[in-house]
Amino acid sequence: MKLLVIKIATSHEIEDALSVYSQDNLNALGVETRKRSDFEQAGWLHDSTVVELDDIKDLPEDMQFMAYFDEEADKEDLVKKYQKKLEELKGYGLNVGEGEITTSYIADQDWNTAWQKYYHVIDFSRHLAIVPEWEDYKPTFPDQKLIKLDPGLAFGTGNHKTTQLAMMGLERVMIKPQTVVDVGTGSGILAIAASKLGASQVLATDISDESMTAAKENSALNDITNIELQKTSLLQDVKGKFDIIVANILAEILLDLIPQMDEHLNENGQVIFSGIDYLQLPKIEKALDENGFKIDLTMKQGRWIGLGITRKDS
Ligand SMILES: C[S@@+](CC[C@H](N)C(=O)[O-])C[C@H]1O[C@@H](n2cnc3c(N)ncnc32)[C@H](O)[C@@H]1O
Repeated sequence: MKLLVIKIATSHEIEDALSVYSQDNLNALGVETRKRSDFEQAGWLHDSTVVELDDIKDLPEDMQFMAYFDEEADKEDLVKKYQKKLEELKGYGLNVGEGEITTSYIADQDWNTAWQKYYHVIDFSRHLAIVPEWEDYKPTFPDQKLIKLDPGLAFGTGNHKTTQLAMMGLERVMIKPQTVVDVGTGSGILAIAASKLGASQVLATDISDESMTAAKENSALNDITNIELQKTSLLQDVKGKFDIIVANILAEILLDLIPQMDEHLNENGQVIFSGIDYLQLPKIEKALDENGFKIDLTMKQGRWIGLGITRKDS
C-alpha cells in the first residue's frame, strides 16, 4: 500500500493550525514538519561542526509541512481544502509563507512504526508523565503517575501544546475525587489523566470511531476501569451532570459546546477549555458571558490559550 503525501511550503506561524486541521478535519494519518530554524539551531548546538545550510538538501525557506493520507483519498479535493485553509489563515493576518502545495505518493512500509521515533516520554509534571507504550520509564517521584499511550490514529500523544494546557488545567482544578467529562477525547489522554489524578468517574466522548478504539485500548493499557466512552457530538445525548468538563477542541466547536454546559455541570462545577487560537479568544469570551460563565484562569503556550471557567454566580 502507498500513502498520499501533501507537502506545503509555508511558515512556522501556522504549524499548529495546519496540524490540528489535518488531523481533526481531514483525517490525516499523520503530519510532519521540517523547519529551517531546526537546522539553524543544529548549527548552534553542535558548535564544533558548523552546519552549512547551503549543503542541506531541500532546505525549507521557513517550514515544510507534510500530511499523510490513505492512497485512496481524493487528492484534488484535499489540495483545494488546504488552499482554502491557507486563505482563511491569511485572512486572520497570519503569515502563510509561499503556500505552494505539491503532492506525491510514498510506500508506507515504515509509516506505522516510523512515526514512533518522534514520540518519547514526556515528563510532564510532578504528578504526571506520558509514556509511549513502547518505551520504559522510571518516575523520578515515586508517586508520579504514568499515562501509557499508543495514540494510534487518534489525536492526543501529549506532545501538542493544547493537550498540555488542558492537563495543566486539570491538575489545577482537581482537588478531590470529582466526576469528569472529557469532550473530544481523541486518544483518551485527558480522560486517563483525570482518572490518574483521582477522578471518581470519567465519561469520554468523541465523534470519531478511531478515537473510540484508541481511547478504549489506552484505558485498558492503563488498567483503568472508571472511564466510560460515548460516541456522540459534544454533550449531545449525554446523561447527567459532572463536577468538571474538559474540552480540547478548536474554538469554532467550543462555541457549540458552551450552550450545552449549564445542563451538564454540577453546582460549583469547573470547565477547562483548550485548543483556542488567541485570535479566537474574544468570540469565546463573548459566548461564555452570554451563557452565564466567567473566566477564572487563563493559560497560554505559543498562540494557544487554555481557560479555567466557572459559572458567574459561583
Ligand atoms: C484536538 S483533539 C483533542 C484530543 C485529546 N483530548 C487531547 O487533548 O489531546 C480534538 C478531538 O475532538 C474530536 N471532535 C471534534 N469535533 C467533535 C464534536 N463535535 N464532538 C465530539 N468530539 C469532537 C476530534 O475527533 C478529536 O479527537
